[in-house]
Amino acid sequence: MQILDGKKTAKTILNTIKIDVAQRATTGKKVPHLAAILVGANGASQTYVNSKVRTCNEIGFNSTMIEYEEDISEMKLLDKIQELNEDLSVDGILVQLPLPAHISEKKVIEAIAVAKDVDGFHPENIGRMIMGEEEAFVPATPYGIMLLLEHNNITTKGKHAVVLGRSNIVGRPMSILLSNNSNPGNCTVTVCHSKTENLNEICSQADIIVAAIGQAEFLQPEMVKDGAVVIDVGITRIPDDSKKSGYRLVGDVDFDKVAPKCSFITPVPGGVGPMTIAALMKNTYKSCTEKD
Ligand SMILES: Nc1nc(=O)c2c([nH]1)NC[C@@H]1CN(c3ccc(C(=O)N[C@@H](CCC(=O)O)C(=O)O)cc3)C=[N+]21
Repeated sequence: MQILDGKKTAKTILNTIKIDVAQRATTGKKVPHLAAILVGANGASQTYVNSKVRTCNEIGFNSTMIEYEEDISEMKLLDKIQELNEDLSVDGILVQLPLPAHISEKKVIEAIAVAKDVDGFHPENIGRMIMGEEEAFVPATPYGIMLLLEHNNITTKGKHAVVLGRSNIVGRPMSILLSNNSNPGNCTVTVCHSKTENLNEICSQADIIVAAIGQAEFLQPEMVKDGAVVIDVGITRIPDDSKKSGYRLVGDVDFDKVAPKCSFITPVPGGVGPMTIAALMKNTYKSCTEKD
């Protein structure tokens, strides 16, 4: 069994970007600039957005962090997005989800300029991704998983991949990327969800399992074939007094029980999370360099 070290792979990718950005800076070219908007005080969202901004600083990107109170009006948020759309210095705009219930996520996502939608959530980017167009921004989490498979030389061609979850930001795009005629890709993909019958049986047939359902320790060893590759997208905070933070992080996979059966498995933390950030940085870099 081998651990797929997302932290290490992300570092390799980020380092390559960092070198390219330094090179751009010395030749007087524009460096990438990411604007991140955070609404409200959700602890996990704050951690993630801070981590994205910190990564920008580490690799030489410019970043702008915009924070709003929970009760900001939808109109004010949309006005800000419009301003960032028109700001030529900004390459990427990210609005951290989830948003408070009084704000329409659909309206917000569709307000972001397609060319700055580095999260890849805009319908036009999703359409382009499905059509396999290179200019599309691919959503950061599934893109990060593809990069993790690629950098660790995991064979996917002809394999049966089972994706657990059909969300617009992870499960659905993941299923499309894995089925693409590409490397990694060329999988036969099954998408499972809350209404799936015989889930254990389907999972047991998978060569690759991507668990993205948001239920702590959902995937159990009896659902996993010997030698399977298991990718854990879940990240749940479980209260834990023995930790300084007051919580521990648990994935959608019962790691200790499942890991012995796997050929490769991602840990939580240190697996998909850091790859998500690396993929976001790649998208932001791409948005910037496309304008050269
Ligand atoms: N517009 C938008 N874009 C996103 O990309 C987006 C989002 N909204 N909403 C929420 C999810 C979640 N997400 C994560 C990013 C990094 C880690 C990450 O770095 N995790 C660390 C641990 C961090 C911790 O200590 O909590 C790890 O797994 O090692 C996790 C989760 C991005 N998301």
